[in-house]
Amino acid sequence: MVFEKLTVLGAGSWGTALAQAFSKNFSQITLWGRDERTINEINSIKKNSKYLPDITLSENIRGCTDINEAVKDCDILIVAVPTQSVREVLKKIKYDISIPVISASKGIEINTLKLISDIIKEVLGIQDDLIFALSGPSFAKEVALGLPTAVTLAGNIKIGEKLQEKLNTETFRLYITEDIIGAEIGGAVKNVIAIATGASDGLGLGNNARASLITRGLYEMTKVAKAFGGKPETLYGLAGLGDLVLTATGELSRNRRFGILLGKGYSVEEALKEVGQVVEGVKTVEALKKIQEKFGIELPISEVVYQVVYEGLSPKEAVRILMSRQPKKEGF
Ligand SMILES: NC(=O)c1ccc[n+]([C@@H]2O[C@H](COP(=O)([O-])OP(=O)(O)OC[C@H]3O[C@@H](n4cnc5c(N)ncnc54)[C@H](O)[C@@H]3O)[C@@H](O)[C@H]2O)c1
Ligand SMILES: O=P(O)(O)OC[C@H](O)CO
Repeated sequence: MVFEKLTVLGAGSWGTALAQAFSKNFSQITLWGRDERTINEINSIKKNSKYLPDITLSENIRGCTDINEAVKDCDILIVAVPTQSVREVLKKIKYDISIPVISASKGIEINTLKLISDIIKEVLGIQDDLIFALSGPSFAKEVALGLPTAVTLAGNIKIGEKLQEKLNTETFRLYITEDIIGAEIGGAVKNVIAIATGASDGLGLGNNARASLITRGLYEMTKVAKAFGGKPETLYGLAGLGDLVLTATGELSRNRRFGILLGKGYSVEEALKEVGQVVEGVKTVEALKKIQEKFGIELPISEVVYQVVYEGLSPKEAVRILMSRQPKKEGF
């Protein structure tokens, strides 16, 4: 396999940051986006001012609004659009794809409870060993600025090692695992826990509360991964604990910021408007509500986040509910 041309689907914060991060390793990078203004700006002045205003993009990044032109001759395809749009975007592709496809999005499809790797397989019909997930603690802005970042690349090890060799840079380091389910569940569920820690901080509940939510949140992530057939140990790595710590505590997180605003008394609509970018946890928590029922598992933090976001429960009351649950043994 020769990897010369990379295409990234999604010209928001993450797709643009990944294109920039990998730009030294490829002769050509195509960044597909649906918004003509953004793509024109990328092509004319090498800027994406809406999503990454501080970054000047590399010369070899070419914006494109025609998805079929964008994927036509590429050797690696990265998917970085919001999760609930992945199916709709991939369906636009008319060509047969038989190259590695890497999901960089984080979430679970609400209607089907499918992971992005499942959607890629279903829509593009490609073989399992060409499907990968890239997940881990990685704020787009820091990646685009070239600050040191380590992530998980999950999928077939043999092909994964070739991708790892091609994609590693001096500032972006990939670790491989075979557990694509664990990696995808980690990246999806941590967003919901970050909303919870944000709300706790917005309410001013302190450091103890935040640490407890992170730890019990990790337990919930592990439960969901197990239910889907993932390995618990993946959740203790970059795609689990690593990303959870980052998102639940880092000021750049949209999910955490959304939670903080809820804690401060903003409505869901006001908080979403204020953040102004995708807040994946808002959708993922809807999937988690269904997952609790489908698999008969209890996810208390996700449950109260669901009730706050969709049923008007106040964050303060959510805390009371969590603290007054039946006494429990601690355990993973
Ligand atoms: N930003 C980060 O730091 C980061 C890091 C890792 C993973 N991710 C994940 O990457 C995914 C994308 O997030 P983002 O940060 O780029 O979001 P964003 O809000 O910055 O940008 C979203 C982009 O998706 C486009 N989009 C929305 N709906 C679309 C549709 N139906 N068809 C085509 N394009 C559509 C928008 O035009 C925009 O360009 C999410 O799953 C997110 O969790 C983000
Ligand atoms: O800004 P967030 O909350 O979507 O988090 C971005 C990344 O997933 C962090 O790894």
